[in-house]
Amino acid sequence: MSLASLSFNQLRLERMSRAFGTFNALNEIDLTIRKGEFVALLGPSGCGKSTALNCIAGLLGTTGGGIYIDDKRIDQLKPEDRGFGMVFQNYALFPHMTVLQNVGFGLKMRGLARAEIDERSHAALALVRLQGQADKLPGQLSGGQQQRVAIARAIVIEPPLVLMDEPLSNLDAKLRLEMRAEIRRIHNQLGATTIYVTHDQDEALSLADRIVVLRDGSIRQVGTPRELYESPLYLDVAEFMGFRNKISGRVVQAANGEATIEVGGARLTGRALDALAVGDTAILAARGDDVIEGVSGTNAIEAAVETIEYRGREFVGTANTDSGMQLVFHGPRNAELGSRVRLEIDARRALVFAAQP
Ligand SMILES: Nc1ncnc2c1ncn2[C@@H]1O[C@H](COP(=O)(O)OP(=O)(O)OP(=O)(O)O)[C@@H](O)[C@H]1O
Repeated sequence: MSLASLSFNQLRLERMSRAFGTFNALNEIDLTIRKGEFVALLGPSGCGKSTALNCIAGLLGTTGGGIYIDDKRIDQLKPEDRGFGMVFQNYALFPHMTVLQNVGFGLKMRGLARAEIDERSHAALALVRLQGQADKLPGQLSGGQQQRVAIARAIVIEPPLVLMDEPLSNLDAKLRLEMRAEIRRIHNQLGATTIYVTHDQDEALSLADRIVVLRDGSIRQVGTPRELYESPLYLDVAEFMGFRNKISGRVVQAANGEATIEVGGARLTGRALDALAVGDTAILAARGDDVIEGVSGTNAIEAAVETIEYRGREFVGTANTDSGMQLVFHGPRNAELGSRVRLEIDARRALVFAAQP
């Protein structure tokens, strides 16, 4: 039986696990995805994103836990019986079939009449804005157009769930941005439910309603893009979300959700994300654009400029503190290489974590 035409309220992963021999690629993943949501699975290479997606698709068996659509358990069903739409990094189009035939392939397999196949395939091509390309072969299309065909092919079956595995990684930077917007538009227009695997935090932030950060096969944090951008709960999630500066020091004050560390005579304050006490070793993390040169701030540390680049509106550079930490900073001027600068850190945006023992 195909689920393709069934509407549903939620997809539930209950302690979903996958081992390869003795290696646990996925450890008891618990996650509920509501109908209509756009969820990104985000994490560094090898964290288990594709394994999770393939288990949901049915291309890979689970070795523990269950997958449910509402109350129906689906992890024993074959991929075709789950009826999910899939889009991969390598478009996987049939080279000898026209665009229209590629898009209609899934419907043909389902035994639909020719007229309906053509009508639905044309409608899907219109949705991805490829009306004029129906009779071409994939080889006659650009990478971005081929990826649109792959998306049309995935959505033409009206799947309850669309699964995408790094669909934009083969495209150049400009096309990636364009297709990113297209993918969100198509998701909205269809009222689809989408699970999207990526290692690119910008892509996850701009596309998703919720981001699931994975690490070593486990869920590290789940939140809205804003929650993850502003308040990553762990240092490794923060690093992954762009907090490139890490300053290690000793806590000299901790109260009211803030902590101040001392490092080489400088005192730096940020939001405390762990329980910290005076005397603890802690790490203050900040994004490059929250470390500013050329202002007379108090929450500041001195460093020697190592590199500086012109970026149009501002300059971005790196500088080394006396204790040997390299910081990325932004500033309004072309600071001289080797010169000493004061870098002010935005205390409302910096985060302080306990140092791992
Ligand atoms: N068939 C397999 N046999 C053994 N180990 C595997 C197999 N498939 C994946 N793994 C391992 O499981 C872990 C997770 O792999 P997975 O492909 O899910 O990672 P990922 O987060 O998608 O990474 P990437 O972004 O590099 O694709 C990795 O350590 C990988 O080496």
